[in-house]
Amino acid sequence: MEAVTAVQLTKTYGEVQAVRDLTLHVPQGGVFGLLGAQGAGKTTVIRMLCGLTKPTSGECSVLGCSPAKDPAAVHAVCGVMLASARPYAHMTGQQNLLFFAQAAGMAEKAAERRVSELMKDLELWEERERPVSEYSTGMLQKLSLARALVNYPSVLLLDEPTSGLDYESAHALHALVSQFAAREDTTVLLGTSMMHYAQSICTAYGILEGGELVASGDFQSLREAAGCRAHAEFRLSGGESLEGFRPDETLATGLLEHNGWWRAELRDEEEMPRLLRSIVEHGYDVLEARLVEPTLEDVYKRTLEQHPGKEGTADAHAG
Ligand SMILES: Nc1ncnc2c1ncn2[C@@H]1O[C@H](COP(=O)(O)OP(=O)(O)OP(=O)(O)O)[C@@H](O)[C@H]1O
Repeated sequence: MEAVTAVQLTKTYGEVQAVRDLTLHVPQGGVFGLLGAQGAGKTTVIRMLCGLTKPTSGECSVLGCSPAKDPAAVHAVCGVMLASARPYAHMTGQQNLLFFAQAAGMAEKAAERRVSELMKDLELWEERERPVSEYSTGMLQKLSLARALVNYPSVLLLDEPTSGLDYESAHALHALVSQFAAREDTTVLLGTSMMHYAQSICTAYGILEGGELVASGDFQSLREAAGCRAHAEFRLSGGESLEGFRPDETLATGLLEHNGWWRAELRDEEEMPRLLRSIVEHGYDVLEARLVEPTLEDVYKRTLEQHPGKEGTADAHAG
């Protein structure tokens, strides 16, 4: 059974089509990145999956359970972390988690054990008796993740879990998500515009733009579909120029300079040694040479460029 399924899922708010005709199949296991810039429709998809918003048309399910028809069944198997969810500020972190664990139907002792375990793993243990109103943004995000994980969900839906966090904290939180997913055999659907973090933890992706799914698959298949090749980069001794150097057919594009590096797209990365040899044979002194593989952000941008009219909104973050 698939972890998440959507078939022709559509959500309209007045004139705005937040999600259009989305068909998505996420298998169990791994971390699926639902990528998109601001307003692409990620939150709306997640809200429909957890039953907070009803689709205008089409269907979706989580482990075969329909949030529209049987929200209780979805809540039993699914944990959700949404930016809009707020803990009770006057209660401590521990009290909040115990409250949500028991609201999810856990017995008192089991809830206590799970809350202690999560607070320790997420490094919130020292803060357990502080009221949540005193928590920092990072602590609140961890508490929110702990809440989503409290009843051992089989599927975890996360909407921009690191928004508002600095680089180190965001990196640490993504690493925790990845560890929990592997350790507890949880499938994660991560809605994000942070390509750098997504690339470090996701096993497959769906690219959402203007509410439509424009591509999906693992990194390699998205990269191939987008035609993203590796780049060769060279820095020459004494700041020498490679302008006009046209070796042979190894390059897909001309060499361009950026911050002292001469850069061009290779037709095939296996061409790198031949290109390097050719530059040296033409008498240039190569100080440094490197092969740069495309990142998820490169693939994402190229994918949007291939969908006319959509590239103007490709302002996702590198992380
Ligand atoms: N309750 C609502 N009423 C009206 N329009 C809405 C509502 N919720 C979302 N939208 C619109 O639907 C579109 C998709 O929004 P959504 O929040 O799903 O995008 P997102 O990819 O999650 O963006 P962000 O990263 O900014 O959260 C946007 O144009 C947004 O303005």
